[in-house]
Amino acid sequence: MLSLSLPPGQHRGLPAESEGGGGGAARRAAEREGTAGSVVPTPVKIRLIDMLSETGLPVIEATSFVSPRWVPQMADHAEVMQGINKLPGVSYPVLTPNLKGFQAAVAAGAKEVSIFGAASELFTKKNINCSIEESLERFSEVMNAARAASIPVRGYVSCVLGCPYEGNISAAKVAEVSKKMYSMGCYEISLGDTIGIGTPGSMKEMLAAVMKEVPVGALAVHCHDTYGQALANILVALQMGVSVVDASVAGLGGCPYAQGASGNVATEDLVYMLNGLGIHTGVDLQKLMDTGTFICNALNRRTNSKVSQAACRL
Ligand SMILES: CC(C)(COP(=O)([O-])OP(=O)([O-])OC[C@H]1O[C@@H](n2cnc3c(N)ncnc32)[C@H](O)[C@@H]1OP(=O)([O-])[O-])[C@@H](O)C(=O)NCCC(=O)NCCSC(=O)C[C@@](C)(O)CC(=O)[O-]
Repeated sequence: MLSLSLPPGQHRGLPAESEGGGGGAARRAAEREGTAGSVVPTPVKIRLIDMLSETGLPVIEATSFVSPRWVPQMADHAEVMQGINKLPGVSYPVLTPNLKGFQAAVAAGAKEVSIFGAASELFTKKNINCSIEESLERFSEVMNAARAASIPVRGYVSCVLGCPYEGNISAAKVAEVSKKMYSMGCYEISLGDTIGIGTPGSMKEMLAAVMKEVPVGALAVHCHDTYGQALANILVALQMGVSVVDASVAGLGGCPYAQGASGNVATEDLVYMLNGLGIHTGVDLQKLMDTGTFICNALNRRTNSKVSQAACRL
């Protein structure tokens, strides 16, 4: 499966802006001040997800049932879930950090959820306000409730190639946390290079360790592109047998608890690379680029997709 990833509209599994978009000065100012895309109006989120649904992506991470005090940008989660046009054959999972989030997600119509842990103690504390052990206890409550409701659960492990607070993270620690989350019933573990600091070398070492504990068929990778290594890291993962890749249209995203981290690899760039490798994704690259143009214009920002930038110049 190809999955792509979006915070509101992040597409998971595998997964533009137009250089010609208006408002350049305002956009540059917003980007300089770090405010680009910080508050996305609900109708824009819904339109974005609906456009992504038409591209052929199999999975679109729609929103996040986290505390609105911690992440006000996601306070409209129920409206987003209820407003989107859910196409048959497309999954719309949502993030749920705890039982409260899970219950709210189910009430809003979610049919799949994701729990999100990390291989770093400090990141876990900053991100979800608990230790790794406490996070696993909270997740097991979600797993029990999900099992009773027949809802599949995906597990994220963040900071697999480095942490903004702790620096290096050992491959053994990533393998340990991944194994625990897989053993508690997650059907898939998405390994997140949250700050995009990994290289093909560190990706290979980390994956080799994790694959001793979790079958490769249950692994996904989630590569941010901060250091420009995302596609190279993904290629290594593919060569090692991983077949689910998270990505984000126009390379949007980041993490509120990992300052300076850029967005995920751009879905357009990933699809372009997979097309070049002869890997069938079923994703319409032109529709994807059009979606990137839409969201970048709506957010008044520049695309991070090299493919879309190149297409605009041709
Ligand atoms: C986990 C919490 C909620 C703990 O936050 P907390 O403050 O420790 O929670 P608490 O259990 O002590 O409860 C405090 C208050 O929050 C409420 N509350 C408690 N839970 C919820 C909930 N689910 N939804 C709404 N409200 C909630 C709860 O009801 C209570 O309300 P009060 O009684 O004071 O009125 C908080 O830290 C949080 O929301 N964190 C989310 C941060 C976040 O969204 N981070 C980005 C996610 S993406 C990611 O992590 C990385 C990833 C997946 O993209 C992969 C990668 O790149 O690595």
